[in-house]
Amino acid sequence: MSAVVLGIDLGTSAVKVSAIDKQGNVVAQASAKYALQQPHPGYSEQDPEDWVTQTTQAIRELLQQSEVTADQIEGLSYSGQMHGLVLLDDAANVLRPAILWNDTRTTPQCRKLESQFGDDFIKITGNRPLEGFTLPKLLWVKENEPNIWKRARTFLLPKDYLRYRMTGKLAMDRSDATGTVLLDITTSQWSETLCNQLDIPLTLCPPLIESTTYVGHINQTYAQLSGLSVNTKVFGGAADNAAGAVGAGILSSDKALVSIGTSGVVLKYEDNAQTDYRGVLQYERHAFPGKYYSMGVTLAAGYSLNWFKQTFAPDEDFGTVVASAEQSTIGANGLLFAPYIVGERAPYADATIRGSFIGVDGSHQRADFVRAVLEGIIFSFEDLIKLYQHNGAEFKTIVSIGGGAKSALWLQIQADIFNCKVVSLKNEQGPGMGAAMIAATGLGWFKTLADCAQTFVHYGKAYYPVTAHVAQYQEMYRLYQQIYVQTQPITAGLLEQRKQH
Ligand SMILES: Nc1ncnc2c1ncn2[C@@H]1O[C@H](COP(=O)(O)OP(=O)(O)O)[C@@H](O)[C@H]1O
Ligand SMILES: O=C(CO)[C@@H](O)[C@H](O)COP(=O)(O)O
Repeated sequence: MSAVVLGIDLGTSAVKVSAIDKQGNVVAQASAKYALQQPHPGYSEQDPEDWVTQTTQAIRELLQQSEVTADQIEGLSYSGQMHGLVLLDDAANVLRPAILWNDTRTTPQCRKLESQFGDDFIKITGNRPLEGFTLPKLLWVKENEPNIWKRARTFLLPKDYLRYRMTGKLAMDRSDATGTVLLDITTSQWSETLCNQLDIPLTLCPPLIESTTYVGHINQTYAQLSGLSVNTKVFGGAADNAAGAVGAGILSSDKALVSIGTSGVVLKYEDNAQTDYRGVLQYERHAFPGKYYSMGVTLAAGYSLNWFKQTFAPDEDFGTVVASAEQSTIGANGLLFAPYIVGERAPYADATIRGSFIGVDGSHQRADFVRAVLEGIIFSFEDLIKLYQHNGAEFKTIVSIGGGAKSALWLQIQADIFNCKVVSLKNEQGPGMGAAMIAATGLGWFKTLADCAQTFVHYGKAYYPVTAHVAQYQEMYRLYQQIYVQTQPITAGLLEQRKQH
């Protein structure tokens, strides 16, 4: 077998490692899961050591169970869950569990940032201060854990920590760094204004690199642990949504990306940082040098289905649970689900909203609830598609990736609710493919990521909207749109009750 690259996708539920050859074929894959800790409502943490041990296990399994040998792996790179705060001391030891993107404890810090900086915050960072981003997490630790803050010497994002453990080099790539909201989006450097005014030492911010920057080789220690070769070259990598967009070939603004991982994302390629979504959508540096993307995030997309399965069908696999929705109807026999089960980020930035089933009837069966969950998640994406359309976007194709794209039924529901052609990838691992493309381009197999996309991106089946379904879903969506406003005070009140008792 000839040369391959590894794409390592460090997701929220699992790490997925893919070996890809020079023609863009996936020749081997392995994955390993890890847990999410939610010690209090709104908290979401992971142990960075789990990312390292599970990545090592997945790599070992890939080497043992496929014909790929360590010598064939010329390079590797990463796609990583965004925003998670990994704080390190002066010996690069982890100081506390990582605080993740879907942790919403930082509302007071966000309100303070808003009152201190007003609209300047969006001008500097391209984003509103929202709970999930890294800067409010840094401020939370500073205020609530002063002893840990005193010992902090640097911070990293999840995949940067993994890269550090594999190479011994500390760095953060710019596509992920924008998601800290401590980066100046115009200069692509750490914002001295924010650091100075918030009393955050600039020295806490790690060196910045590009996605395709060569960082180093696999170090001796990690080679011994994993079975990888010390000759394998390591490249920067990207935020999972940037990597997903690369892996899905989103190189123009007429294609949108929809991702159903733990989170849900609707993403648009942006040529420059000029478009103003007033902070309702996120604005991020892309993995393509000098390019950007905007996106809206549903905090609990795949996570809502995961919650439903764990709670009501723990012994069934995802495929079986999702397929059971075929027994229900379009509109789930008149049942609606709003996926706000850990709060929401876009279009409603609200840490206190919670989810709901609306219209529960004595005749409803489990299949209706499953169908309502699948449809409710896509209605939450439709909110974001509509927002883009109001800003002038015209999408001809939607490329759907992530674990949710494994289901043909769910892809058809997307086409019917979006009223747009939806295509999947031959291999649903968009972020992992994007990470492999970053390594392939960094190695010089291709001149640019766009050149690499010509060879590596393979689209699978296309799903077209069915006119009769579209009409029914438009009716349901009109009702869905009322849920946020109508349920907000009730669910926020319930959350308050829960916190008090
Ligand atoms: N067979 C399936 N059909 C539909 N959805 C699935 C299937 N398997 C997994 N999923 C969904 O995909 C999610 C995981 O997607 P993934 O992209 O791996 O997430 P992450 O990158 O956050 O770890 C699960 O939470 C689940 O909702
Ligand atoms: O917070 C965001 C993006 O802003 C999330 O999209 C995370 O990046 C996690 O991604 P998945 O694990 O769901 O892929």
